[in-house]
Amino acid sequence: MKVTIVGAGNVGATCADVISYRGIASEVVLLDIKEGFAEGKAMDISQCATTTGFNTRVSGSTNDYSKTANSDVVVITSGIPRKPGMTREELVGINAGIVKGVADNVLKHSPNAVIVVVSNPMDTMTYLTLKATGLPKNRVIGMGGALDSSRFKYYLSKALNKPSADVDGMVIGGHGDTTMIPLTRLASYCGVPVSTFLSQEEMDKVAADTMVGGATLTGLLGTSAWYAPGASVAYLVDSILNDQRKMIPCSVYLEGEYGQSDICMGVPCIIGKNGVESIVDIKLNDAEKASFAKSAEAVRAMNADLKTVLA
Ligand SMILES: NC(=O)c1ccc[n+]([C@@H]2O[C@H](COP(=O)([O-])OP(=O)(O)OC[C@H]3O[C@@H](n4cnc5c(N)ncnc54)[C@H](O)[C@@H]3O)[C@@H](O)[C@H]2O)c1
Ligand SMILES: O=C(O)C[C@H](O)C(=O)O
Repeated sequence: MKVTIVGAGNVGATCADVISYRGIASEVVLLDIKEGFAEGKAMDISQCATTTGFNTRVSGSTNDYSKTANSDVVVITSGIPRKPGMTREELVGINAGIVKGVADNVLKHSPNAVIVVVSNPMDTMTYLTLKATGLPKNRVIGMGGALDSSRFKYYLSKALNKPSADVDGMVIGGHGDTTMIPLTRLASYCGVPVSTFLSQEEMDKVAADTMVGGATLTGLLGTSAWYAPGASVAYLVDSILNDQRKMIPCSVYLEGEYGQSDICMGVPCIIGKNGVESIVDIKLNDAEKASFAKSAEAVRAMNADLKTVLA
C-alpha cells in the first residue's frame, strides 16, 4: 500500500515517520516544493529502519508528482502553519491556493486515492478540496477531530490523574479555537462517566483547555504542533489502508447529517478502505445540538472566503 504526503514539513515528516515505524504502509512518498527537502527527510527517516526496525520504503520528491503515482492515500500537509497569536482561520488566503494546486496535481497521478486534508483552516480546506476536485464525498477526509480528541483525553487524564489509555472521549464540530465541541457528557474513565469523578468546574476547564490546545502549543513552540498531529494522521491513514473501520471524528461533507448541509465539519465517522464508510449519529442533546449549529455557522462563514479560489 502506497501513501503520499505532500508537504514534508513538521507534520508531514512526522506522519511519514510514524507510518514507517509502525509498518502502516509498504511505501511512503514525501513531496515538497523546497528543493531537496523531501528527499532529505525521506533519507533521514529511512536511516532509522535498522534501529527502529521497519521495512517501509520511504522516498522524497521535489515537486515531481509522477513519483506519487498510484497512491492509495494522499495526505495534504502543505501550507503555512500559524504563529503565536494567530488563528487558524487567518491562514485561509495563502493555504487555499496551495491546497487546491496540490489536490489537482495528486489526482492526475492517483485518480483513485483517498485524500486526507490536514492544512489549516482544515474544515475549509477539506470543503475546498471536495468542491475543487469533484471527488465523491467518501474520498475527502479532514483530519482534526482525531487530534482534538487525543488532546481532550490528555487533559481528562491530567484532571483525573489516571492513564490516558483508560480515558475515552471525542471532540466534534469545527477544528477551530472556538468551534470545536468536546463531548464531556460522553467522556469516560474505564467505562464510567467522568462526571462521577470530576466537578462541573473541572470538566469545563478540561473542555476549555482542549479547545485552545493547538494555540497553547503554538505559543510554547513558536509554530504549531507536529508530534500529535502527525501521529493522528497516521492513525487515520491506518484505519483507511488496513480497513480497520475505526470510529474517528473527521471533517466530512454533510448532507443533512447533524442538521447541516453543504459543509465539511467534524462528526464521528467509520473509516475504512473506502475512506468514509458511514457517518454515525450519536444523538446529541439540545445543548450539544446548539453548539454544533453555532460551530457550523462559523465554519460556513469561513467557506464563503473560497469564492474566488473556487470561481
Ligand atoms: N488539521 C490539523 O489538525 C493540523 C495539525 C497541525 C498542523 N496543521 C496544518 O498543517 C499545515 C502544515 O503544518 P507544518 O507544521 O507541517 O508546517 P511546515 O511549515 O513545517 O511544513 C509545511 C510544508 O509545506 C511545504 N509546501 C508549501 N507549499 C507547497 C506546495 N505548493 N507543494 C508542496 N509543498 C508545499 C513547505 O515547503 C513546507 O515544507 C499548516 O497549515 C498547519 O496549520 C493542521
Ligand atoms: O494549532 C494549529 O494551528 C495547528 C493544528 O490545527 C493543531 O491543532 O495543532
